[in-house]
Amino acid sequence: MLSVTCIAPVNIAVIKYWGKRDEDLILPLNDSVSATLSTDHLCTKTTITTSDSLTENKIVLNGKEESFENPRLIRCLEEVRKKADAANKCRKDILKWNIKVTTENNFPTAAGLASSASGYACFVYTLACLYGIEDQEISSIARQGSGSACRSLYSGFVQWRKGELPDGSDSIAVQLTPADFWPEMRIIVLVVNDMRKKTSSTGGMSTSVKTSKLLKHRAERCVPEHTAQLVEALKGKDFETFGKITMQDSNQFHAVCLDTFPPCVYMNDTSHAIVTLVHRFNDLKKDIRVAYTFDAGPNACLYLLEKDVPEVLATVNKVFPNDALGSPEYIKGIPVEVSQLPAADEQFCANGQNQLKYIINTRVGEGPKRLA
Ligand SMILES: Nc1ncnc2c1ncn2[C@@H]1O[C@H](COP(=O)(O)OP(=O)(O)OP(=O)(O)O)[C@@H](O)[C@H]1O
Ligand SMILES: C[C@@](O)(CCOP(=O)(O)OP(=O)(O)O)CC(=O)O
Repeated sequence: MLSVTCIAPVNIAVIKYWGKRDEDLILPLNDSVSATLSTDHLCTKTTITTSDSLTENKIVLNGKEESFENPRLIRCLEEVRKKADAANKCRKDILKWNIKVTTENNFPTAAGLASSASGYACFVYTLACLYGIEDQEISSIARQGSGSACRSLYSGFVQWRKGELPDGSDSIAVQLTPADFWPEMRIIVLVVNDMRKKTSSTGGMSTSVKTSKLLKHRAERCVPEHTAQLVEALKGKDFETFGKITMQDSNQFHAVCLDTFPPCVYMNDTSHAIVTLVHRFNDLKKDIRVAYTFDAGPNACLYLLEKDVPEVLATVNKVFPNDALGSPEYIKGIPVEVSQLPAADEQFCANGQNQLKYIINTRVGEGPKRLA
């Protein structure tokens, strides 16, 4: 019997992936860029056991057995085995044994917090460790579990290059900067709703490709421009440009969602109140100090620098007062002393009680890791 346990991170895109040119191989219409978030606060943990006595493949997700008859899981398993077979790093008979997967996310699953990204990255990385090929290029395999999963295989800021080849072998993730390149960078996740979302990313983007003319223009013209500007801003640690492109790209992605027929509405009134808060805060500072981005759900991810965290959190707490403020369960992640936060500017006023479920205060982090 062999058993391996690994953890893998979540990633949050600043240039969004939305739309496939090949649904089967999960090949995107455009490049995307994300930050890998610290596994200290958000991660998937997966154990894979293999033995010749297992009579079938099994997967237990968050304590509940799920069907292994999932084409994405099966494809990832087959592709890792194919690569391991070619690399000759593992006994051939072991590659034929069934596997048992036990996996847990320490954050809500299928709620628009990128669980499919950390989940499939962890699945593929753990399998690669089991078969001795973790040092090889495996992002093109994780991509076939969930597109965004390919970016979770690297630390720091990561680009998923869309590639050109029909077989998808050049549609891979590459690291843009290591995790400690911009150590002051922080990510604050404002969780508005952690329930399972109604329209999955897979379904939503498929309808967008079929019906949105804006998506075509975005993929061909806007994303290449956004990506080039964002990569330059990252290299030069130019937060103002980084923040502006991040917000514009998120807004354009949600504009494509509304241009989809029938429309995909992911942001809600609280999300829009967060957008207003961020623009007011930046106006007050006469500078871009904080940027929002929204995935396929109402939750906001704020990118900002460490020096601005106290004032931004104070403003968030003023606009979104919460009965749980002060409890460690409300602001998770990097500890914050709520009583030490400065007073928010007087122009901000309360938007409504308990509109946020909780907040995660985190940073850019490392890629997947094998646990001892
Ligand atoms: N730990 C895991 N191991 C294997 N598969 C997982 C794991 N976690 C999530 N998944 C798969 O990902 C699916 C959820 O993906 P979905 O894209 O709907 O939500 P999300 O990733 O949380 O949101 P988004 O992609 O919009 O950020 C789950 O139903 C499951 O099939
Ligand atoms: C809005 C997004 O989070 C969409 C993520 O979509 P998925 O990677 O979950 O979709 P599939 O490839 O169909 O599994 C943007 C992003 O992460 O780039």
